[in-house]
Amino acid sequence: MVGKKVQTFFNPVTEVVVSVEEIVNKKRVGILGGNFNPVHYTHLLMADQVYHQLGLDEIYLMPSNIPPHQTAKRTINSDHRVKMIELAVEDYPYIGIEKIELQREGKSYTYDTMKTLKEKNPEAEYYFIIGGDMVEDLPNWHRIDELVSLVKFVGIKRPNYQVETPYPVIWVEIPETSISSSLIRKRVKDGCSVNFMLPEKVLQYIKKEGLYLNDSL
Ligand SMILES: Nc1ncnc2c1ncn2[C@@H]1O[C@H](COP(=O)(O)OP(=O)(O)OP(=O)(O)O)[C@@H](O)[C@H]1O
Ligand SMILES: O=C(O)c1ccc[n+]([C@@H]2O[C@H](COP(=O)([O-])O)[C@@H](O)[C@H]2O)c1
Repeated sequence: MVGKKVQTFFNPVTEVVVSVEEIVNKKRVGILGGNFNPVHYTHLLMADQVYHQLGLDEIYLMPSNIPPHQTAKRTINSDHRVKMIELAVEDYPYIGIEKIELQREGKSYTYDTMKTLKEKNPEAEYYFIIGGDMVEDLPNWHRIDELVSLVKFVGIKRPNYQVETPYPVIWVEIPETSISSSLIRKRVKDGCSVNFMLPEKVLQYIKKEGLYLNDSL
């Protein structure tokens, strides 16, 4: 690099020379994966709090195509799910949307996704955010032993789920809630209020499009 002094360090154990620039340039990126059917306030709280509490450089919500291990879990068209996320974050420009899993066929295994993202952005350090139910489920994840070397997991406690896990998890505290997409879908279908569980703009979209009225999607 012309005109810029780059200081280097020599590590005698690994015999690797690392520049200060390389350390400083390491981007720390948070990803909250989910089906977002629909996105709700706890998703947004999770993304925002992890971004701020860990001082990350970037944060993304990443909608899945077909959720792994959930053949029974049907979902709605990804255009609706993406539109609802866009409405939810439009006033928060630091929260992005990562659509890589929607561009890939089949089940959205996190190992496949993170391997591709790491190849595209080798300088990035990824923080994959999961709720307590998913922390409990980690032993069942596809190629989990390889995945733990690709990402750092960030756990968010969820009522009624364990916090013990054999895998390394950074816990971030947020006010615990039992809000879930399935609760919202059920309440909309039953004609009950979901006010204050998700952004008003998302609720208006659900009403305008007539989502979740007929079955258990
Ligand atoms: N209330 C909550 N507390 C902690 N984590 C949550 C909460 N709701 C969702 N999550 C986490 O957010 C991520 C994305 O979840 P997802 O899109 O499947 O939402 P969900 O509310 O769990 O949906 P569903 O009810 O359809 O299973 C997952 O890691 C999930 O554990
Ligand atoms: O890769 C796996 O085996 C795997 C198993 C369960 C969940 N995940 C990911 O965890 C995130 C949350 O899952 P879900 O089912 O709560 O939407 C989402 O990004 C999923 O792709 C990944």
